[in-house]
Amino acid sequence: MDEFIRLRLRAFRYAFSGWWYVIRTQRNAWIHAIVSVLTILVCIVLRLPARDWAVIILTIALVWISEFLNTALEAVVDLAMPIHHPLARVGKDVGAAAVLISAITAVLVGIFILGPALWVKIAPVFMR
Ligand SMILES: Nc1ncnc2c1ncn2[C@@H]1O[C@H](COP(=O)(O)OP(=O)(O)OP(=O)(O)O)[C@@H](O)[C@H]1O
Repeated sequence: MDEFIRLRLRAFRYAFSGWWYVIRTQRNAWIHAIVSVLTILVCIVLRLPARDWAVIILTIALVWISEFLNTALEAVVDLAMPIHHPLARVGKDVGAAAVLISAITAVLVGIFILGPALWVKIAPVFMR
């Protein structure tokens, strides 16, 4: 049992070290981190219902996961093909496209879920 817990803790350490690598090396990750924290703060202020929270959390996770996979892909491509190669370009461009799609999705989810709730809070200020 001790061995099981030790191995699980080690797996967590590896995962957090991967997360830290992404934060240290990817400029996008800083934008994801700031937007994730701001979005969660806005959700708290707006007292969103549980289902909206679930969608927002899934969307934040989608953006982080695509950034993680893209960074992993970039590392593997650089390892396998340090010189320029058309297939290396395809691998990196497709990974970048996954990050772009997840970011566009996150903006749309933000508009659809946070937009109306924010408007209800902000509209009275303009109606005065
Ligand atoms: N080995 C390679 N062979 C061919 N094209 C490559 C190669 N490495 C990079 N590229 C091209 O250059 C682009 C940028 O690659 P790079 O490794 O600099 O990623 P990046 O855009 O800096 O990623 P990030 O900013 O997220 O770290 C790729 O999307 C790809 O089109």
